[in-house]
Amino acid sequence: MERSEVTKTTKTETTEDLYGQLAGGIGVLAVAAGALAALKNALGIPWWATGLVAAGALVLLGYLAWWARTRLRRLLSRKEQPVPAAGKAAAATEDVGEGEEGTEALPAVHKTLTTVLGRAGAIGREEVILDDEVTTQQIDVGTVYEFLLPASRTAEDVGKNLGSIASMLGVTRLHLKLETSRKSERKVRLLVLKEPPFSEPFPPPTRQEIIDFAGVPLGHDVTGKLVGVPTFDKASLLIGGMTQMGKTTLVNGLITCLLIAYGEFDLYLLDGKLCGLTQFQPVAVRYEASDDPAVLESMLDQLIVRVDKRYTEMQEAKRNRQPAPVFKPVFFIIDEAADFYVDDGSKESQEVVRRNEDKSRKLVSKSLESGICTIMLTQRPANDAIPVKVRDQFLYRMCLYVAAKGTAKVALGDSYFETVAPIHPALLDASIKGQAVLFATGVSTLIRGFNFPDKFMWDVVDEFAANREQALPETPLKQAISLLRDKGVDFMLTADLAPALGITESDPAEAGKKLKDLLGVPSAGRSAKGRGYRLADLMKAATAEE
Ligand SMILES: Nc1ncnc2c1ncn2[C@@H]1O[C@H](COP(=O)(O)OP(=O)(O)OP(=O)(O)O)[C@@H](O)[C@H]1O
Repeated sequence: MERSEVTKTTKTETTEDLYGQLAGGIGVLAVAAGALAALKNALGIPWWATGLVAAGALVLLGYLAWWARTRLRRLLSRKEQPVPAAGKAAAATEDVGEGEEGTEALPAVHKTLTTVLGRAGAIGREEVILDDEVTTQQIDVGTVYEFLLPASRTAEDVGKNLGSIASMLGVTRLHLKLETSRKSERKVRLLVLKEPPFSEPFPPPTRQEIIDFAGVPLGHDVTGKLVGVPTFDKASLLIGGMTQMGKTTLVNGLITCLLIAYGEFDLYLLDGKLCGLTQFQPVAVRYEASDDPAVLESMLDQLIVRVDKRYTEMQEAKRNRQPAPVFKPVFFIIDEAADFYVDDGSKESQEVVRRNEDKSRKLVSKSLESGICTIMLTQRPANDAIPVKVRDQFLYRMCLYVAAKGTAKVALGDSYFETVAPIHPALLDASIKGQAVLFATGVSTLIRGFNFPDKFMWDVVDEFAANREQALPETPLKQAISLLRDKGVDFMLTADLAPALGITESDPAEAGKKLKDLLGVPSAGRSAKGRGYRLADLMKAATAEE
């Protein structure tokens, strides 16, 4: 057909349309006028009131029709879109709105995600997740959805509604793992587990896996991947959780990983549980098994001296326009820390506890710049267990199972539950030990700490001690250590050690003085047989930085 003919036909149709609608309009006006007159007569009211009554009735009718239509639509759409059960979710990807004959093709919609997110409130009811913006992957433990949210939504909308999303998928909040993107607010990665997390144990990592990990691994995530923190430089860690949940085991795993892959560092251990950290005594610069607040104070004093010294060095470097000094990392680990902030009622004990609060705050806050990291564990994450001014300083937080939200807040921070995708530690299965919520760099991750076999840890400790000894500079101190080691003893009399190190002095007092000057370490005191040196003291003197 020619173009002019088409235009002519369209014009004629339009004119006919106009006449038709005009006639219809006149008809409607005539009927309306008649109806109004009838209404006026029937009610016996003036014209203006008749008009108002008629208008009101029409508006009401219109509203009722709209309400009925909306309800019916929702009902129908619910029937059409059954929510898949967990594990079957991936199979439910279907194309909706595929181009029908004669209509424009609409982009396909991902039915599962659209329904679940829409009903959970993470996206609006009129919004959709487009099928070609979703990738679905089946992995051993479940299904991973990677998708783009509608432009008006962010990953936070998903994070805030994870409980409802889990419920729509027929699983629990702990079955879900949300990952957000640093590049786009709309990009989301959601893992839906088939089974509750950690239903099957993961084997502890090998040395190589620990070495290859970028940072310090703390446990496995729900997929069996190693998870941890990028570094402990300028960071301290607070670990809370009820008794027998696996805190000490987790920290044993952490120390083992540090010994394998963190390089040289000094370890100070305060074992409030008395036997929780004992296996690491051979590699500790100082190890104390005690729950006496005075012992914490003495360790704090020792470390604060190191902090102050390091600050002075940093100031010196700045003043002289030299590069910042690099310090050997120091880890101060306190198991059952809450006990050290409890006094026995006496005035003296109250004073010690008060000083401990001040000194701990100072250490944790100031030590970050100087490379001294504090790790505190507590089975009593009650509000008053670890003083607020101390616990506010921790950058990394971890919480194993606790029964209440309040205690979780103590361990994870007061504003923890306002963060994106928080995980409530009370939801953890208390019978699966070692599970913890790790909150680091603003992200919550559900992990399970490593439970290394004892033999593995002993070997790591021995290896670390041997390597450290080998790396010592060739000094009389190292010679003395080797002598004690070769003889397999942990104490040697001055009378035996002095001649072995070339001191020929016959007067014992003079020989003792010369030996002390040579080693730079005072003797350990008098034993039943006489004065002498302990291997532990010699090692401490040889390895401590200051
Ligand atoms: N990741 C894990 N896998 C398997 N078992 C674990 C794990 N973590 C801890 N356990 C077991 O759980 C029990 C309690 O562990 P642990 O002593 O570390 O807990 P805790 O929280 O330090 O206890 P408490 O506060 O009473 O000192 C131990 O028998 C330990 O072997």
